[in-house]
Amino acid sequence: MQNTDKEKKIAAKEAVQLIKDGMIIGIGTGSTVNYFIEELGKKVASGLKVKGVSSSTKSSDLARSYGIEIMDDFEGTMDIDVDGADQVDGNGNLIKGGGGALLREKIVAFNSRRVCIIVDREKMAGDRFGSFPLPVEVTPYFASGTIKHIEKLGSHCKLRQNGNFVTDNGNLIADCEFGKISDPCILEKKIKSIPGVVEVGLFVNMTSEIIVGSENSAKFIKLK
Ligand SMILES: O=C(CO)[C@H](O)[C@H](O)COP(=O)(O)O
Repeated sequence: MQNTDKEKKIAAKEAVQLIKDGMIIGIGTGSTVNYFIEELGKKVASGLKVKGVSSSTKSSDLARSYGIEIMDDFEGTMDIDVDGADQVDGNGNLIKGGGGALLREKIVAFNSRRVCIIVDREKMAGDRFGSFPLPVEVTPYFASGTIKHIEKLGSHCKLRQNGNFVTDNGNLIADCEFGKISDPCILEKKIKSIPGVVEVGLFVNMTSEIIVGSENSAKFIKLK
């Protein structure tokens, strides 16, 4: 197992300790969350009663394969959302969408009382925040035109897999290189104001806590 995988697994195991009987859990997407689902599945097999709302068909399928009940819709607020991230800045803001699930991930996070982000150390980007190309979900209709407007904000964008990557919502992902992002709040608003943009992979002020896995332990960073 590679070091980063080991760190992801350690962070995921710590997050499972936060899950209590009767909770409704938001479940993110990605390789770190897959470890979380696996660990949660073990607890469910030994009697823990929880329900989940998942951010992708991949996570739903995996969760169900471990016997975790997944709801497609839910009127209330989830107790906790557990998700990964592509990069984290010094204030806990995130770049997400490397797996293409950013729209549902943002809906799940927005509807959760607590957002717990599980990452390996490499994701803690600090001043490098933005070196991971920012994923933006765009409608297939007029995608090239939409991208031109995102580029006017100072980026270079490429449609993921030349436009062959289709999200669970039937949209496309533009991966946009902005370089260093120092004001994610303003950038998120500017990109979101472009018609054709469905959602932006910047998660600003949404994180409650970050669990960073390292060699043999996990570090908790509490934000709210
Ligand atoms: O935003 C995401 C998916 O849309 C993931 O959380 C992000 O890409 C991190 O993935 P991984 O845990 O595989 O490193």
